[in-house]
This record gives sequence, C-alpha cells and structure tokens, in this order.
Amino acid sequence: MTSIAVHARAVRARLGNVEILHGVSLALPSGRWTSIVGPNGAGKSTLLKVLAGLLPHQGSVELLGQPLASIRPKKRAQRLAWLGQNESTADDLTVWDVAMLGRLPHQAWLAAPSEADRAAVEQALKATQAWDWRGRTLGQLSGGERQRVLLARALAVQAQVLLMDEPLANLDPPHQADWLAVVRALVSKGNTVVSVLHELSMALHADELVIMAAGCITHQGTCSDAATHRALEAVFDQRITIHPLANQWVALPN
Ligand SMILES: Nc1ncnc2c1ncn2[C@@H]1O[C@H](COP(=O)(O)OP(=O)(O)OP(=O)(O)O)[C@@H](O)[C@H]1O
Repeated sequence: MTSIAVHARAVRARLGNVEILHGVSLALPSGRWTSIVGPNGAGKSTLLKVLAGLLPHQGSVELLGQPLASIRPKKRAQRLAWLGQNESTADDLTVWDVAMLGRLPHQAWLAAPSEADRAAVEQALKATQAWDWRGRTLGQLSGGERQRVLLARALAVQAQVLLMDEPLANLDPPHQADWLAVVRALVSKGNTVVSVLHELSMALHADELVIMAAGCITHQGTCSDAATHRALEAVFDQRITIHPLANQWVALPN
C-alpha cells in the first residue's frame, strides 16, 4: 500500500476577507512527484502554502502521518522543505550562505556548520550547477541563476518532502531539464516532491497531476491517464490539447 506523505482534509483558507480554498481534500503519495496545475488565480500557491503550514486554515493537514500543527517547527522544517514563488532574499548574502540557510533546521542555536552541513550544501550547489558562484552574492546573479541557488537551499535541507512553487521560473530549457533530473533522483530515493507548475509539458512528467480551478480540485490522476488529459484540457477551456510526442506528453495550444 502506498503511504501518504501529505494529507489535507476539508481545507478552507482565506486571503484578506476572501475565501480562496473551498474545502479541499487531497492525499499526496509518498515517494512520488505530484504536480499541481490550473489557471491563474485557481488557488495553487495558496494550497501549497497551507500544505507547508505557512497559512492559517480550517480543516486538517497531516505531514508523514502526523498533524502538521502538532509537529515542532524545527522538526517540521527538517521534514518539509519549501521553495516559494518570488522569494525575497538578501542580495548581499553569498550563494554559499544562502544554501547554508537550508541547514538551519539541523543546527543547534548559533552552532557552526558541521561537516554534514557543508557536504549537504556542496552537494546541493553542485546539483543545481551553482557551485562555481559560491563566493558571489545573490545580487550579482541573474533571475535564473538566483532561482537555482534557492533550489539549492531547498535541496540542502535534505527533507523527506519538498514543496516547490513555480520552481522553473526564469530557468532556461537545459536547466529545466536539469531540474527534472534532480526531481527524478529525489523521487527514486523515496522523497516526495510537490510542485506548482505552469509549464504543462513539464508538469506531465510527474507521476500524478492535481488540477485546480476556482479554489477546488477538479481532478487528481496519473499523468499518463487519458482522463487526466481530458480534465487538463477542460480546465483550460479546451484552449490546449495533450499530444504524445517522442515518448512524452506535450500540451500544445489549439
Ligand atoms: N490578499 C488577498 N486578498 C484577496 N484575494 C487575494 C489576496 N491575495 C491573492 N488573492 C487571490 O487569491 C486567488 C488565489 O491566488 P493563488 O496565488 O493561490 O493562485 P494561483 O493558482 O497560484 O495563481 P497563479 O497561477 O496566477 O500564480 C487569486 O484569485 C488572487 O487574486
């Protein structure tokens, strides 16, 4: 039986005075990659923030079988890594120091980084091809380069569950392919990856797709399933069609 890494039940969340999520229930399997897709404003980022414990909500969320609210913040940060959308970061921090922030959940208060911390940061920076810039500040990097450093920070956590909101923003095609390889490697080691993606053809590489519209989930299914493809076309008002091409699924505009 597949275990569930993240389980949301009847989740409602508000932004300002507006209810954005209207009773969302969702079970995300362990050791799999799930992509969340849907039109602008569907509530994808809001849902991801709720799953990360970053937004107050009604209903329940469990992480690895435990109520999220009952897990101490440090433990939660060890188990769940987060890559947000348009994250503000201190421009004067070096790439090395930004990636090392990912190790904070593993460090004692004011303790120097351990050998394990250094090894995790090196591995993460190399995985995102950011190692060569480790002495540069974030302010000296392009948008895509910064995104790779923020991805390295999330990887450096070495958490069981990784949530990423639009991780491909600003990445050129080769680095999108590298991101795909990183995700596949994580999943093959048993990690759980959840990504919000606008790049539908990339999202269709995932194991599972969660489709959202207007604060609700309209469909959850495997990426190879014809029913998932039809649901995806429907949520985008039949403005796209899913085609098979070179052993992949691609979403093309109609
Ligand atoms: N402070 C706020 N008050 C009220 N509504 C808000 C607030 N912030 C965001 N919203 C609305 O919440 C809805 C869901 O936003 P969310 O960012 O979760 O959508 P999304 O599916 O991730 O969108 P996108 O694909 O454009 O990134 C949007 O319609 C947005 O306009």
